[in-house]
Amino acid sequence: IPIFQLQTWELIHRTMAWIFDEYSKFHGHSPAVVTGKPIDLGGSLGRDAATGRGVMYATEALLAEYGKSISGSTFVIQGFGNVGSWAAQLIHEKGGKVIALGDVSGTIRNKAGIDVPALMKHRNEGGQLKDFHGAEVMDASELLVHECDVLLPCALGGVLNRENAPDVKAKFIIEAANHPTDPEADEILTKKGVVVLPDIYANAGGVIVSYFEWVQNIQGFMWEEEKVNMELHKYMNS
Ligand SMILES: NC(=O)C1=CN([C@@H]2O[C@H](COP(=O)(O)OP(=O)(O)OC[C@H]3O[C@@H](n4cnc5c(N)ncnc54)[C@H](O)[C@@H]3O)[C@@H](O)[C@H]2O)C=CC1
Ligand SMILES: O=C(O)CCC(=O)C(=O)O
Repeated sequence: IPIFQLQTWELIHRTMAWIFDEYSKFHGHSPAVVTGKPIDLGGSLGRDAATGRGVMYATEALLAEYGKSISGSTFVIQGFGNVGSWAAQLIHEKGGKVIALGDVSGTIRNKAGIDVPALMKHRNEGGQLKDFHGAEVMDASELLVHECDVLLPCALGGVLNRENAPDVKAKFIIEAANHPTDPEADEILTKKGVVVLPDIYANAGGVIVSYFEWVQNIQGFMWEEEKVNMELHKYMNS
């Protein structure tokens, strides 16, 4: 099944709309043949936030298993694109403290907690992370080994490897990116007692809401965003 990775939603929506349109020319109106469509062509409400929201639900459920919560925990996030920025916002809304964050435009930290909505505004106005006033700039190589309760790699695969795994200080790693932990790092982290939540579950929110998009297309009925989020919560917790 073809799917875009590491692209803007604008490009994803445009391409999915084109595939839907081309297919429909030959087979009649067929919105269910492709997901990730723009809302007015049969896309699902809540899809843009879905992966980050699923990451937040997965984090919440994992911490609860250990008698902890998002609101009492500190977070370090690599990547501030679709997955990372939604995960950061939703974790911030739940009272979690995002103390360090990085993307290709910079790596920043604030022990008191980064004001994520202010950082979103800065980013949406075209600002680079390194120029954000509410945090200090740090070395990118220190991000994944920064002190924190929960580490969320939300960028590339293979970023945790045998070089940096011995220095990881997080107690929990949520694999929000696809395969961010390589097999050698997995072994090292397990020996250290770090709990690694696998990507196949942790970042499944996107593919789950893509499934909901298909279901809505088949039903010929559009769900409210609250229903999408509620169903996602149910799937992530079942
Ligand atoms: N968007 C989705 O629905 C899903 C995405 N994923 C995975 O999550 C990860 C992120 O995807 P998106 O957020 O959609 O991509 P995106 O393109 O929106 O964001 C990627 C982010 O990673 C940052 N980044 C890239 N290289 C970096 C580096 N060397 N160091 C630090 N930051 C770096 C970019 O600056 C950007 O902030 C990928 O591994 C993707 O395969 C997995 C499931 C669903
Ligand atoms: O929306 C989808 O179907 C795929 C989500 C995605 O990008 C992934 O699971 O890596």
